[in-house]
Amino acid sequence: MPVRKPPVPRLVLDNVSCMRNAQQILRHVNATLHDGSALVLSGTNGSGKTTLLRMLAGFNKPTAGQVLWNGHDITNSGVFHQYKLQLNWLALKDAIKDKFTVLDNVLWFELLEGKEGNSVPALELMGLGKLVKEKARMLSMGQRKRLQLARLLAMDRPIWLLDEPSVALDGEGVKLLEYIIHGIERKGGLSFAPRIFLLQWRMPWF
Ligand SMILES: Nc1ncnc2c1ncn2[C@@H]1O[C@H](COP(=O)(O)OP(=O)(O)OP(=O)(O)O)[C@@H](O)[C@H]1O
Repeated sequence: MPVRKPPVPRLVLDNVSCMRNAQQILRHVNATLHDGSALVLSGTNGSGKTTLLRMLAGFNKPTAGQVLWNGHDITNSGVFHQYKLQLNWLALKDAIKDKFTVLDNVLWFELLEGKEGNSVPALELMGLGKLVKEKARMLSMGQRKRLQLARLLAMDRPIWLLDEPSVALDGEGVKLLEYIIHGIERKGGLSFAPRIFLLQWRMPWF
């Protein structure tokens, strides 16, 4: 009888350590993530949550251990070239173009991704449907965060790295984020394959 091999985990943190300025920030971190899973990073200020996310985004290299994507070390330049195209990165700095409309701030990224048709449903899902023609500079902090999330939904890349995604969101915004992470949001024609989420989360986890 043929034996079916278990699937290779999409992402593996293999004994990862990180030093910054001679200070040990991360020590022997291990995690295995398959499609459809979420890893929530919580901890005290300065404990290394952002450092870990930045490492997964390729901004810092581990000083020991490795991050494997489909079994390949992401610090290998050929691998990184492909890996970075898998990332939906949400940072505290929002990279929103104030002079563009709300819609164009999402549409441009969707088009660059070679996709179409997701921008308006993503903005509607995030409660910004009535603001699509407004300039982004008109948006409040929470609305800017919603715009960032709409952009990620429209780009629909498989690995989501979210640094403090709940900051500035109201209760309803947090609920939407929870639905997205749980993969149960199917409103407005948006649906996507199981994704991996790694996120820094301050509030008690849902
Ligand atoms: N660019 C840097 N150079 C040197 N040390 C840094 C740098 N960035 C962060 N650190 C240090 O790394 C440690 C971890 O920082 P990090 O930002 O990862 O923490 P965090 O868990 O995300 O904190 P917070 O909850 O406050 O956001 C801190 O001690 C910080 O001083």
